[in-house]
Amino acid sequence: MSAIDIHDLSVTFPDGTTGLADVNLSVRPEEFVALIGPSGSGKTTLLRTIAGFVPPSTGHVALGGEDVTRVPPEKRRIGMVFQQHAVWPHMTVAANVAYPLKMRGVDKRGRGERVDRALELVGLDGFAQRRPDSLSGGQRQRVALARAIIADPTALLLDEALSALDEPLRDNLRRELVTLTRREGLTTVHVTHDRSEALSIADRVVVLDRGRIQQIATPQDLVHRPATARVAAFIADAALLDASFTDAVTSGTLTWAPDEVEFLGSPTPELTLAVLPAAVEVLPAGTPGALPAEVRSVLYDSGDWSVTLDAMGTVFRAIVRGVRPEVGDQVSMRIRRPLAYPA
Ligand SMILES: Nc1ncnc2c1ncn2[C@@H]1O[C@H](COP(=O)(O)OP(=O)(O)OP(=O)(O)O)[C@@H](O)[C@H]1O
Repeated sequence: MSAIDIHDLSVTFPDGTTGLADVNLSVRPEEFVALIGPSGSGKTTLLRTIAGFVPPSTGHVALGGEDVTRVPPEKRRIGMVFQQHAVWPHMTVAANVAYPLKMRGVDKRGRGERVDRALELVGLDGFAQRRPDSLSGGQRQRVALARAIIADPTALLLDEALSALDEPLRDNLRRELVTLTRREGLTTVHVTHDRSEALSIADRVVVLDRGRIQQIATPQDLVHRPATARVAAFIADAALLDASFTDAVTSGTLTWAPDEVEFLGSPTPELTLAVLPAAVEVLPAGTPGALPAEVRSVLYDSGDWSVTLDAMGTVFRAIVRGVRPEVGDQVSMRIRRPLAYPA
């Protein structure tokens, strides 16, 4: 049985805007799923529909095997954390965290024990009597997290819950979140606009675009086998090229034998090639048989150089090891194993 089951879900807002279209998703118990996609792709709408704040136009939502499509949010047994402003300033930390239990009629003694444990889980033991305004932003998010998990939710829903925090605090909380959700066996859906966060944190990532699911995959599959050229561009900064396929695959002056191309989907005469940064080999200027290119930008990235190159009027991303390239450098580049999609 799935912890969350979403079946043929569509949301059309009263002004006619499509929020979601034909969404199907099953989240396994104890799974950590991240929702990503461009701005306006429907991430928050999907999360809010699971929570019950947005009524579906069509389709069903089930939590723990029970159809909750018509059940109001407060009866859905979900815990939710927002980006910020989610803790009540006039209550102590303990009162904030205990609130969901109070709503369920748990007595004071029972609440006290569970508040202590929830605060311990989020690393805030000793903070029970503090007021939120005496806490840092990171500590306030921990309070919100403790409150979201205290009543053993069927699903923990996180809406950009880490996005207001600065690094390195954000990285610490990200790690603690994974440890905590695993240890407590929580089913989690995490909305983020941060691709690397989604890929690093989740068991599976759901990519949304214009209200539709484009791909549901493990982070590894998503990076190495994106379902569409658009997903490759969004997730992995792939450059996209128009190409055609007869005996060989050709794009402008470039040619690859069929076995030098990774076909995702059936080979068609018209193709879109997605060139991942790892597929771009940067070589000295004038290398025979390679494409002339100019370095457009250089960023340091954990020991490597993340560069953009302009070749044939297309911008490619590449990873360069060793000596730092300079903006304006003339180089050559070769594309190894582009991903090919039906155009
Ligand atoms: N109440 C509403 N009325 C009309 N349209 C809405 C409403 N809420 C959201 N939308 C639209 O639905 C689409 C999906 O919005 P949503 O907020 O879910 O996107 P998102 O992926 O979370 O975006 P972002 O990353 O910018 O937060 C957008 O086109 C948005 O403008």
